[in-house]
Amino acid sequence: MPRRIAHHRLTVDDHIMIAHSLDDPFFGPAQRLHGATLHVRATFERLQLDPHGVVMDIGAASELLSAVLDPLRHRNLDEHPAFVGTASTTERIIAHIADQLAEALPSDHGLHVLEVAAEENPQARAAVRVEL
Ligand SMILES: Nc1nc2c(c(=O)[nH]1)N=C([C@H](O)[C@H](O)COP(=O)(O)OP(=O)(O)OP(=O)(O)O)CN2
Repeated sequence: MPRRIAHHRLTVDDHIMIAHSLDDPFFGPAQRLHGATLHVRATFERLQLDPHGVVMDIGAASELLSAVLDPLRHRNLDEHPAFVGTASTTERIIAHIADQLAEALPSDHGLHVLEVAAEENPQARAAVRVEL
């Protein structure tokens, strides 16, 4: 029988309210300062469940995501060091969140992929997948 490869995933959600302006004519009216609520979803993935039979403890995953989002909450991202001089698009915001999450994981995490997605409105979402 062929060996099946399983991808076990755990997803936790949170949201942030931010302000930003996208300083590029490409973005039309969004060049002006405006607010956004981003629904952020972090998915952790591994090929084999850990000895507890989980991808990751749900509470630990939620706390990790919340801690990474805290410095972004109610901030004007035009003034945030990670985005000064760049348009803080949803794609760049989730790449930043993914980087911060990857940095914050314990060294023995055993995960192989991390995905961060954000929904800015019900019709539009972006995602980034990072191999760990
Ligand atoms: N790929 C992306 N496109 C856009 C982003 C983004 O982060 N990634 N962000 C914006 C604005 O910040 C805002 O969310 C929407 O602005 P809006 O002017 O309403 O843009 P739309 O594309 O929805 O509508 P238009 O018809 O182009 O005005 C914009 N795009």
